[in-house]
Amino acid sequence: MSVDVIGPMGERYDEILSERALELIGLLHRELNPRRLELLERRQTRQEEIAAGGSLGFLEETKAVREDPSWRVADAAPGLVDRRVEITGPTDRKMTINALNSGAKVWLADQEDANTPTWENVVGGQLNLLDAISRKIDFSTATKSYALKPDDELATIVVRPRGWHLPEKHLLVDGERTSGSLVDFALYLVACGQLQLDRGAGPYYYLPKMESHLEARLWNDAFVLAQDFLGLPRGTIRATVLIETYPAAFEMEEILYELREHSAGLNAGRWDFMFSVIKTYRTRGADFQLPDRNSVTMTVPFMRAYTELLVRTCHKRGAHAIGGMAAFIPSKDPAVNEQAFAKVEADKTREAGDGFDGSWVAHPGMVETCKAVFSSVLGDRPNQLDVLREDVHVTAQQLLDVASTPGSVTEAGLRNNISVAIQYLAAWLEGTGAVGIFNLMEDAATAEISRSQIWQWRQNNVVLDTGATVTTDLVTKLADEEIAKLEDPARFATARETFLAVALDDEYIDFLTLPAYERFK
Ligand SMILES: CC(=O)SCCNC(=O)CCNC(=O)[C@H](O)C(C)(C)COP(=O)(O)OP(=O)(O)OC[C@H]1O[C@@H](n2cnc3c(N)ncnc32)[C@H](O)[C@@H]1OP(=O)(O)O
Ligand SMILES: O=CC(=O)O
Ligand SMILES: [Mg+2]
Repeated sequence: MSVDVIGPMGERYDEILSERALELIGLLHRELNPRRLELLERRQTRQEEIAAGGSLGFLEETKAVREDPSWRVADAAPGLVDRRVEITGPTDRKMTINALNSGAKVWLADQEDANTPTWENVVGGQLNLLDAISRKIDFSTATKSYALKPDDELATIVVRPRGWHLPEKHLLVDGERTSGSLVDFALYLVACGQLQLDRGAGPYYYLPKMESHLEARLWNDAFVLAQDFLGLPRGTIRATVLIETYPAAFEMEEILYELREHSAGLNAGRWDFMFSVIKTYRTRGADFQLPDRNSVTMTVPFMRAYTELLVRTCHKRGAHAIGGMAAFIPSKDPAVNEQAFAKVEADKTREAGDGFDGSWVAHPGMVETCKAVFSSVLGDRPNQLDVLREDVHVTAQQLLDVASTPGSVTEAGLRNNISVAIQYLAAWLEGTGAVGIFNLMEDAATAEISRSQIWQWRQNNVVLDTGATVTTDLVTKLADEEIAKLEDPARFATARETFLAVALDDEYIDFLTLPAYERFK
């Protein structure tokens, strides 16, 4: 019986991979990993039911939770009361400093969509967090030096561990691969939990890609076990759950309930949500087929139903509702730049008007835009939990209404999906989990949409605006043409191979990051 680090021990790794952290990982793995694996199996069973003609819907067995008016989530913890603008991004050293200094209220320190979970990123990212919280972080290039601003100007840190599906192969418990989620969670809690409490904040998390309230219960059990192990009072840990899978959209209230003493609200993770819609109903024909990715906006009926329900559900239970990511980033081209800011402003204006308490930006340059929009709606309130949205009544049918999404499937859209997926995979395999491509922020969630659309369009024999049918041959030919347009085409050989497998294999691969991860030692 042992806990073994089989990844290399870099400089100062012992500060993160401490005896206590490894002990906690051992405990969490032994107590919870069998259930994690069962819950992942359950995802498959539900998928098979849907493929056979079944449907998602609100659960009969949890009706009592939804109808019980008596429960609310915990009051917001220090640093999480006012969340009008949150910046997201990876935990490399420079971006850690830039994000904390950005003027945002919260920084989502990302070990999920914006991160490649190489061993160096997993442990190195934790070291950067530790140094930032200890106020011992600096960084310099030939031309610029980076240091943290005064404490009262820094964003509150909220760490997003990996999703339940991702393994960590450099850390074994009793010879078994561990869960990336539990590893990221435990390493941060042990290294930084008490330091955060001493600074008047706490160990806060964003929980990604869950598919059911039972998966939320598993997180809650991890929190309780870890708090007891470290002697922390229950409710010390706080977690905001991303509602970013199709099944979870039908279990929002139950997810809040499971985590209620640890809950810090819900976030509308629009990109993974769109990915999950495609993935969940991928074999169900035209009724569940989306048009070109860039034409699926937040105002199409099923997206609108999802965000309206999220605000209503949160505010009914006293929980923050946080908006999602508009993927536009600043550009050096003035016309593109102007458009990007206008689009972000419009997106945040809709969210603030709908009752969200704050929202996400991908880039420090967008912080002020989001902040200004929310501030104009919030006035002197720190949030708008008082906006109950009792006017919202979303039905399962509305959430499932993908068919009325306007738009078509075009060759330009197919080429865009191919190029984005290949360029993103190349960056990911090189250790960078978020990149700007064609003026948009791209990360694991947006790349999943691109490759899953191609998979679905080929399965459905979709005919493009040009009259051509989406086939393996066409996608392969266009992939080669798109790679030829890029600087240094040879750089994309491994990404091309990985892309063709995840986009075209008859068997749909659940996450593109799973085969990609296996390419690392
Ligand atoms: C679907 C979802 O889950 S969304 C959430 C997950 N995705 C993300 O978090 C993506 C976050 N964003 C990013 O990673 C970046 O903005 C990118 C990769 C898209 C673009 O980054 P860059 O190409 O470096 O942009 P750009 O050159 O304009 O950056 C200007 C400066 O801002 C910094 N910066 C840009 N984005 C961020 C960020 N999110 N956090 C901190 N610093 C940032 C850059 O490091 C750079 O710093 P410097 O001037 O000191 O060198
Ligand atoms: O994590 C956020 C998303 O949109 O996906
Ligand atoms: Mg996501």
